[in-house]
Amino acid sequence: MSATLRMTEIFYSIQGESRSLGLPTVFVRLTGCPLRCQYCDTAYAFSGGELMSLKQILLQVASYKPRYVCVTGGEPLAQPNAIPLLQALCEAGYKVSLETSGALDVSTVDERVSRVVDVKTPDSAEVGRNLYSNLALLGQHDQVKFVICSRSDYEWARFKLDEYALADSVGEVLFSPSHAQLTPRQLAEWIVEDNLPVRFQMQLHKYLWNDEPGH
Ligand SMILES: C[S@@+](CC[C@H](N)C(=O)[O-])C[C@H]1O[C@@H](n2cnc3c(N)ncnc32)[C@H](O)[C@@H]1O
Ligand SMILES: Nc1nc2[nH]cc(C(=O)O)c2c(=O)[nH]1
Ligand code: SF4
Ligand SMILES: [Mg+2]
Repeated sequence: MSATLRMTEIFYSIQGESRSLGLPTVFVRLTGCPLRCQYCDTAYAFSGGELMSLKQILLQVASYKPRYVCVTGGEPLAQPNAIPLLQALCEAGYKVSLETSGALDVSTVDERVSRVVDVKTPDSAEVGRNLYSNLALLGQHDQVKFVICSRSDYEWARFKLDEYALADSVGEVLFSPSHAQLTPRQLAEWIVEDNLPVRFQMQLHKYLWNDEPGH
């Protein structure tokens, strides 16, 4: 239990994204990210933070008595000790999800974790970082997300959906508008028009708490 991680925050809130949307969830936000998506709403997690031991993190998570825990960042997999952290959270009996950019290998993540892999679109400015080999590793317990900034991003995501047969190979394909860049309504209309086999989602916490940190 001597592993340490650089942590930005741990807080209890309502899951605002993914398949477990709406469920009370503890968020464990790791510091640092090698990407710079132009829309990133969590730039405050790029640096700073404080070192915490795995034991301290587990104690703080347990204090909320949660059923769900979401490990996010920054880019959580940029810290090697994210792997033992995810395993320990599963051992403790929580339902665990991981928000990851998909730029780092997800193969060593505990199989009980629902991996939410964000495929970076051209207008994120980080499309070159996608590790497409991750997609073949995902199954029905996992999720793929596209954060869409524009019509051309939408068309690109629609193509990737087809190219990797994602609707069949993963549990959930999420299409989400980039907040304040594409209206939720516009994206919803495109999805219906094309009868896409995806789940539309918008970041619920932005509507509940605006962009206040700690939610
Ligand atoms: C802050 S990231 C942390 C995890 C990981 N670095 C990643 O990008 O998946 C969590 C999720 O928030 C999404 N996100 C960040 N800024 C956003 C925005 N302005 N609008 C919509 N989604 C956003 C990211 O695309 C990602 O799916
Ligand atoms: N409420 C809430 N739900 C979230 N789901 C994923 C988040 C993230 O930052 O990865 C997030 C977040 O920051 N807040
Ligand atoms: S990978 Fe995630 S944390 Fe990093 S810049 Fe992109 S959205 Fe932000
Ligand atoms: Mg967030």
